[in-house]
Amino acid sequence: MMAATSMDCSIGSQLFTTRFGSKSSQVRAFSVRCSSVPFSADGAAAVGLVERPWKVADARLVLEDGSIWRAKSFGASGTQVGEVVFNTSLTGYQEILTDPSYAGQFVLMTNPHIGNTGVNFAPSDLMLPLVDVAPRTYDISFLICFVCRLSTMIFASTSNWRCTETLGDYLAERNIMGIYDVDTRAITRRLRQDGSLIGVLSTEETKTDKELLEMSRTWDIVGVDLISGVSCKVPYVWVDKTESEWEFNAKGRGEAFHVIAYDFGIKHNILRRLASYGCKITVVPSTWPASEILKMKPDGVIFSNGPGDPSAVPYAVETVKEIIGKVPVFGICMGHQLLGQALGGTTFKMKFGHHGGNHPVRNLRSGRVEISAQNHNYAVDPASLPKGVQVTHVNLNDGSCAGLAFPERKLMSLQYHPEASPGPHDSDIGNDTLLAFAEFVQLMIQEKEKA
Ligand SMILES: NC(=O)CC[C@H](N)C(=O)O
Repeated sequence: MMAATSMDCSIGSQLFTTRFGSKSSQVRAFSVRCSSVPFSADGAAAVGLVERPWKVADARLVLEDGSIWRAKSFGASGTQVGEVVFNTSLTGYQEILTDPSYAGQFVLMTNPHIGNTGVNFAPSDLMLPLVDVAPRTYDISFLICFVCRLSTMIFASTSNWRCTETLGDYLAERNIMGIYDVDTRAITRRLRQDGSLIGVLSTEETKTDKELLEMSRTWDIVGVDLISGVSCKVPYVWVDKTESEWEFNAKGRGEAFHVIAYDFGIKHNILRRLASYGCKITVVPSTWPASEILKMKPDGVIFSNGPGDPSAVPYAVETVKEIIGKVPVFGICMGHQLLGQALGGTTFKMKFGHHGGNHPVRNLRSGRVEISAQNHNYAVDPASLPKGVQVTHVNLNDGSCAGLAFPERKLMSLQYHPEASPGPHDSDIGNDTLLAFAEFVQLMIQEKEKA
């Protein structure tokens, strides 16, 4: 047992004592972090002094521009290809990992400390609860990869009483590759300069750099239907609400509306927020026919977030076209892009997209700025939209379209995530203005009053 002498240890001990009240367990649990055994620059323990408590393997990330980044691997091993995008969120790596909109992508976290709080299995913290109400099967394209800079804590020690598993174990069990000890700042600069790049990540020494480069140059994410790999296969009813700490907005609740949610890779907090606003929800697969939906006479329809290129799913655009104008609809992220296309507009691929927890968005109707959570690579071109469609929100970083409304056709949409909680809840708290879910409920109230 190591002596707990450093400042780090004493802070750790206090936290640990609060939870377990045992001095001996606090010392044991922190023995790895408190070790005074010297570590060399690459994180390897000095020979002969201590046995490394985790295993690492060398990995290579080969980008389509020909650059090769050497790193250490954690999580799963093997070879994967995907689009590399950077995410600037400081917190929420677990939510990011379980967001189906990242299918086909490698997420590079710009925050160097990832894994500190481990992974927690409380279903309320996951976008996708582990025990789902309906079976979801993900195909290979859901296997994203995690790229981070300093992740020593992912292996041995985490600081969170809710932690049930380390990030490394979590990834390994789900066959998700992760790498660390790589200059994420340099890769991010490259992506900012050149735009998102396809990358191949490999722990297989038998594969040559040339082979990996060839793989990255022959694979593409544009034009690929990634939704069919993450959508549910059968309809199901959703009842769970968000927990009490979310109930900060009393507006728009009280009446039960039946909402049908198209699952293009839906994040469960969208469903929870809707349930908290008093909606009864039926979730349907992405290919569910619009005619069946209209027969069910819902009060409203949600088109969810989802991975990939909106132009690769013309069947979804057709479905949206058949539904709009008939019932109130709300599109979120991919749903917003599909609505844009269904109205006759076009979408385009952005240079490196928006992936983070602090994107400022101006609500043009109220003038209010929201700090929002975002995750998208595509955007609607507002100039391509027909007359009558209003751009309601603008991303203040680059002026791109962040929200639409077309009152005549009972339609609203947001390019970002009002259901997310990266810290601020700006997109869901309205004060005097009805926002997001409350606005959608208001659309359904107006429609009911007309009938
Ligand atoms: N979060 C989402 O729905 C992502 C939308 C779309 N796949 C994009 O990357 O733009």
